[in-house]
Amino acid sequence: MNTQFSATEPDEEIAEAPPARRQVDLGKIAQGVRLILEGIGEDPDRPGLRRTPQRVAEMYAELTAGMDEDPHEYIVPLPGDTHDEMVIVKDIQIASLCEHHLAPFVGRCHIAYIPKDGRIIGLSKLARLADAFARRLQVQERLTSQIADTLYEALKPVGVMVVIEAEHTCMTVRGVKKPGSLTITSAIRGGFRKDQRTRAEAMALIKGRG
Ligand SMILES: Nc1nc2c(ncn2[C@@H]2O[C@H](COP(=O)(O)OP(=O)(O)OP(=O)(O)O)[C@@H](O)[C@H]2O)c(=O)[nH]1
Ligand SMILES: [Zn+2]
Repeated sequence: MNTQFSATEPDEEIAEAPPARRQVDLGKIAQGVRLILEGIGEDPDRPGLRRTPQRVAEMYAELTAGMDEDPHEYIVPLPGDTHDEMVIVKDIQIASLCEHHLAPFVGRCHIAYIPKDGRIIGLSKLARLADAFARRLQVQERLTSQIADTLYEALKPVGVMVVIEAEHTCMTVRGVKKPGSLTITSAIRGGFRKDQRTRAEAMALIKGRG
């Protein structure tokens, strides 16, 4: 992984890191998982658990695969096609990992933008952008801002709005144990900030009342 950061907080470096020249050390993760199994009083060598460290290592590699992507690569305007009014892709399923507990949080991401000078991108790229930032160790607020900032900076649209609704398993199955609680975060950039009516229109479309 790239470690060229100096001005950021150490705990921001992981999620902010540009695409990876990282090497996932599956063996190291597996060793750790074996220790966890021993720590909870299990026998890591019993048949049902024998492959668990390896499986969990592969799972963490998969759940952090966004670290290997450069989300900016997805923000390339479609040649020849133009549109000047609001575009929304809603209900993008996301799965991320809470960086405090390494517990999954899962939910839906909604992305709205208003193109400038007709510049639009492929719809699937919005979902790829969300995934690239979700598949890292995250907090939901940062995930939301990173998606909005990257789209706003790279496409230079009139405005961007990102809303994420997610359930954090660190809150539902452990700790405070509040099943069904939903965390909703938003990040609003550019024209959506100034224009309350457009923001309300986007929100209504996201909620399905458009
Ligand atoms: N703001 C924010 N907090 C989060 C997110 N994911 C997890 N957390 C919170 O991070 C906090 C970590 O708090 P700590 O007190 O250090 O950890 P803890 O003792 O396990 O806390 P409890 O979860 O209350 O048992 C908890 O309040 C979590 O709910 C997130 O995406 N955003
Ligand atoms: Zn957590």
